[in-house]
Amino acid sequence: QYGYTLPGWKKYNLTYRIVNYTPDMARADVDEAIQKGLEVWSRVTPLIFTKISKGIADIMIAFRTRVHGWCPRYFDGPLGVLGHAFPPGLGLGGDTHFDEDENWTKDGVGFSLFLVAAHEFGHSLGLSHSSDQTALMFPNYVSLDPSKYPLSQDDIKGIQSIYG
Ligand SMILES: O=C1CC=C(NS(=O)(=O)c2ccc(-c3ccccc3)cc2)CC1=O
Ligand SMILES: [Ca+2]
Ligand SMILES: [Zn+2]
Repeated sequence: QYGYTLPGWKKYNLTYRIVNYTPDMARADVDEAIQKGLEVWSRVTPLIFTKISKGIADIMIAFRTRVHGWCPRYFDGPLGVLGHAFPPGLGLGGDTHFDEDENWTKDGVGFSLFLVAAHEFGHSLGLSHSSDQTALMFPNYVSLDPSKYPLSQDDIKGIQSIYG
């Protein structure tokens, strides 16, 4: 029996590690934005995220600029692309990088780290872009109020089709 393997993680308990911190925000605010960005997805799936502070995590999170390390994708300076994430898998799989040339913020001027993180983690979990204007996975940044930012039905349908 082949068993159709969806492009998702084969396990529900995933680890994540914040490798470095942006100077734009307090460390506690970065931790919170990342944790809330993951909660957006764990609320609607059986996924459990565990933060580790050393070693290799499933989802390695880092702030990088331009060409960085062995990452096959690069950043473009201020504005433009804000972040990128790799679909589930070993090594780079699941890893999420944020463009340090952006101004990251919790609730002020600049880009909401929580919002961009929630979007990128959608990719880390196997989602692609949505054409639904209200979806978190919509390709264009929308600076809606992050606290009331619900997942659209499209996002929920997508993530539950992988981890339902
Ligand atoms: O794979 C890609 C390629 C390009 C991207 N562009 S981005 O980094 O400027 C970006 C665009 C939209 C969002 C976003 C969309 C909806 C809600 C919140 C953020 C986040 C990042 C984001 C991305 O994940
Ligand atoms: Ca950029
Ligand atoms: Zn990268």
